[in-house]
Amino acid sequence: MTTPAAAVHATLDPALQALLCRMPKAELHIHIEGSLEPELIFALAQRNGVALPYANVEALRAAYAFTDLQSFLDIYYAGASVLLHEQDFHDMAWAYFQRAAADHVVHAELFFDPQTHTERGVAMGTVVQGLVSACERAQRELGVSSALILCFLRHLSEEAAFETLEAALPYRQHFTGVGLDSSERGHPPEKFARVFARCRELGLHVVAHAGEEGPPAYIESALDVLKVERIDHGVRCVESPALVQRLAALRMPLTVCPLSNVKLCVYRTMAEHQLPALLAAGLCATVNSDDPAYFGGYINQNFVETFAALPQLGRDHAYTLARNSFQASFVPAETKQRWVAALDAVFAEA
Ligand code: HPA
Ligand SMILES: [Zn+2]
Repeated sequence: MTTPAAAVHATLDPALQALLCRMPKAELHIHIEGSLEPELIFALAQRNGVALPYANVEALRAAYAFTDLQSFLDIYYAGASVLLHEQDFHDMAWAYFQRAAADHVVHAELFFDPQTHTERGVAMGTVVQGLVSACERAQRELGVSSALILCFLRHLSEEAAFETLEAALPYRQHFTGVGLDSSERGHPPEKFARVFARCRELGLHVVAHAGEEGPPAYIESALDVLKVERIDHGVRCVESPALVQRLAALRMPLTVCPLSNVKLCVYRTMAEHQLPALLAAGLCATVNSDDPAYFGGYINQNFVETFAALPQLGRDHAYTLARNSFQASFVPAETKQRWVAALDAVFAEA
């Protein structure tokens, strides 16, 4: 295992940094394919005889200079091409869980993108069973609980999403909800109105990426048309004060990913990130890693770099963000209460 914990930050108060790292938290926005580190990509490429268009780990890492979401997605899908067998999916997720446990993540809700794999001829069961066995191992060996959220790729058709749902139904008990990811601009939530309606009928939780690169109107249609229970990213809501008010009144969770936003040029610098404004408006914001292998760090790195760049964020915000992560998770109320009590205990002694 390499670099599981956040690097010590030179300018952040050490006591606050220690608290951010040690506090129990849930991660609600992590694309498991985005946790595939370059070293593992190369190891799996070799194991599976897959040719990569990069000479070595360093050359691959050097390509991680993104200008927008699409420039990232092109490389992210190329990286996922090394995943062929159940063991590959297991190894990828297990590596993530070890890092998450080191960051005091007690619960993670993992996005996975089956179409990225089924389009290459990998069976749905291979993907799901590989991930499920890693989730079970994480509970057993690390005490980390988890759930899977199947994401539809929004640049593909509604028909393809329906086919994916159909292929996934034999594994219905293994995923708790569905999401919507990939290229946002030009692919508004309403494109998937019918497939999300079907998913709701099936009793699945529903979430969607909206307002990362797309306009506030996409957040509104995710709420009104898809009837989502969380908005992934959602940071562009700040452009519409009425929408901010609505999200606050609903206590609609936003799964914010600060390092991702900077790496994909949603913000020029972390100091410009709107997390403080979201919290000040009373929104149920959470901090998450999105695609940690590509964006420069896991969840604690996100907390540390965000708090270091935004000195108006302090101990109370840390507590609120961790509590929000539990409240926004898809687990029974008693479990949330137990986690919040553990969080309270950490803050009481810090
Ligand atoms: O940040 C993201 N946005 C949209 N789609 C994605 N798929 C992986 N990461 C992302
Ligand atoms: Zn995402």
